[in-house]
Amino acid sequence: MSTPASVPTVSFRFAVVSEIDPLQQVIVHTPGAELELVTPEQRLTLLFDDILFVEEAQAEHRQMCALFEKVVGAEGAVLQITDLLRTAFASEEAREAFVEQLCRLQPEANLQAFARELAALSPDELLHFALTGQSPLPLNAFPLPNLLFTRDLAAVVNDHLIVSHPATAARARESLILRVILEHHPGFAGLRERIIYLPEGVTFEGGDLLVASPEVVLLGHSERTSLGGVAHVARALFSRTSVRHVLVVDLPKQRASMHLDTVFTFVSADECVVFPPILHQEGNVLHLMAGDTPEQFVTEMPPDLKTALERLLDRPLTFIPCGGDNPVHQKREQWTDGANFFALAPGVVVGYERNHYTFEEMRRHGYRVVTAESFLSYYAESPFVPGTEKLAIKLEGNELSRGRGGPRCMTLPLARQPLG
Ligand SMILES: NC(=O)NCCC[C@H](N)C(=O)O
Repeated sequence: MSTPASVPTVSFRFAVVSEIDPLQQVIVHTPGAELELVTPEQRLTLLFDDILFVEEAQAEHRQMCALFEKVVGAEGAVLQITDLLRTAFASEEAREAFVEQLCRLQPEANLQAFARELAALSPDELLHFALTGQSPLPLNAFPLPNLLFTRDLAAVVNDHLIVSHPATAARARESLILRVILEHHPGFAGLRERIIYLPEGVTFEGGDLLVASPEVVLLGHSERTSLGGVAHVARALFSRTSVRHVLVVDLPKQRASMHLDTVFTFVSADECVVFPPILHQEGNVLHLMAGDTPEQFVTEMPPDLKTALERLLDRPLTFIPCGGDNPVHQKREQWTDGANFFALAPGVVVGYERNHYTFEEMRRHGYRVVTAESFLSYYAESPFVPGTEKLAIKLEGNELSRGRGGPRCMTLPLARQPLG
């Protein structure tokens, strides 16, 4: 008797109740042709300070993905956005929805005139257009070099996902790509009730949200996330998830600290890496709690973030200074994302090698500092089991860091496994 042909079904989960729980599934994007299209004239509009050596950037990114695969130790842990979009675009409905929403999103680009032709492109051609702005049609759209910073496309909090509303035109299409994936990739079919969309007019980018615990979330009010964005995200979290406390950090509205995760990240249950000039400030935190109606908040003004977090988490925290004690090193290494660590498990973190004063500080706090290459070769034949020692892994190379985003910015975790 023959068995019916079965179609492999991949399904995903939204499960992030803390920034540091062991990683299970993460969305990334290894940069490709879109990064080759950044020109000196366009780079600032495209939010790039420099022209990157693309092959090097790709090699650095692949090494980072290899690290994730090794640490998670399971197939399908690292999801590439292009693979997800390719699967979604297999459906004609998805391609039409993408084109239709794109025309509405950026009316100034005059894509309406080619809407029918765009929707009639082959799935691969439309995929290429979505990333690079290039197609066989006589129209011009800009590329998406920032797609590699998948963090900013959304935020997963507990079992919900909030889709970002980017602050800049350069990144608007990225959230649309994610939206099409969420709405049309069969793997997300069971999760659509748990996707939160924000209203028009507010801005919010995923790098401004950090999940401290199932009840406590941090939000940056930043160059990229507006006050309206903060209010709507907080309201949605209070009404739809177990979150009860939102700590809003008021950041200087400047490129160097464009998102909260450029100045603050969790590295273990009781340690955070911080940029002292901003995080040691007093009076820049607002504590929001739900009010009697969805329109109301109860607010409180804690002295500073450390005090507020320690009270809410009910444990002492160590704030490790990015760049060490020297203010010049702090500024230089914050600029190259020294404070933007990504936790693969509690006390197992990855950062850019170039931030060596920060790594020195990690060493002083009991971390064994290793390069990604030596980590991967050490565990080539055996699985890595987190929990035996604190590890700070150095990502080698200097190209990715010139995009102004670090390892946390380059990852959108969908699921983490809470420790038992
Ligand atoms: N979460 C982050 O801080 N992401 C970094 C984004 C860098 C990108 N070049 C941007 O300006 O949006």
